[in-house]
Amino acid sequence: MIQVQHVTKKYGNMLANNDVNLESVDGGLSVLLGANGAGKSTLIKCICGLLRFEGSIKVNGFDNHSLEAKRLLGYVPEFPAMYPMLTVEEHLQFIARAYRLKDWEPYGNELMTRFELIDKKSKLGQELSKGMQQKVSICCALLPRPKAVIFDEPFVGLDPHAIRELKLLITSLRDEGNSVLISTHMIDSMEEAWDTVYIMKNGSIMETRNRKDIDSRNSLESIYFAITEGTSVSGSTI
Ligand SMILES: Nc1ncnc2c1ncn2[C@@H]1O[C@H](COP(=O)(O)OP(=O)(O)OP(=O)(O)O)[C@@H](O)[C@H]1O
Repeated sequence: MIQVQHVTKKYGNMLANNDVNLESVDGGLSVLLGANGAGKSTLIKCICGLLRFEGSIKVNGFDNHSLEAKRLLGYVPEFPAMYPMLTVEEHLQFIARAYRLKDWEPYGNELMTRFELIDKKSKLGQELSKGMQQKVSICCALLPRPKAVIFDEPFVGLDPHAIRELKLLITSLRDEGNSVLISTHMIDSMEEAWDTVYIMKNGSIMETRNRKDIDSRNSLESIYFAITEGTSVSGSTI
């Protein structure tokens, strides 16, 4: 469970997040949508403890800066950051040591197999394509089996096989009772799986919708455009 309460973040005088409230519940898939510059990545970086902010953020009840919260939270950043001189496998080993994971190899191998990295496990970070780096970043984030996972534009640069695997993984993470929060511009990628959508504009949450309250004829895309641009939708309830 991720609870964001009254979060405000300024870059100098620029208000990037303005009194944001959001809850990503256990067993739920929350999608964060918004135009470029709406404040999504800033909010995600605040949740992950990478930026200072005003307000409160809790992960399973723990302050987001605490060790407990860091243990529970997984983060796939928008831009993967590799260690140039570590191999794919060594990236996973590094995470396993940092989190003091035991018997992590079978799950590590399963993740590398799913993302077609197993035959590339000896490649160095500096030798990886953008998509391969993204896959390593996903494997590293999931290896500690986090209870709450945040994905910032996770599908960008992935090949069709990896997109399918990631969608399946995201759904199973949610179905296993974890909290999943995704920021994406690829609205259709979340069409089948989303539970709650938060629409951001100018640093604020403009609207929140729960799938269970919505006319099932409406796609996530139609809901987004109805709210942000006032276009019509098929059902009356958006
Ligand atoms: N390091 C920074 N310094 C100053 N301003 C920043 C910084 N990072 C982001 N901003 C500004 O904060 C606002 C929100 O940016 P943010 O990256 O959070 O948006 P976003 O919704 O993630 O956009 P996108 O969809 O393009 O990734 C923008 O106006 C951006 O220019």
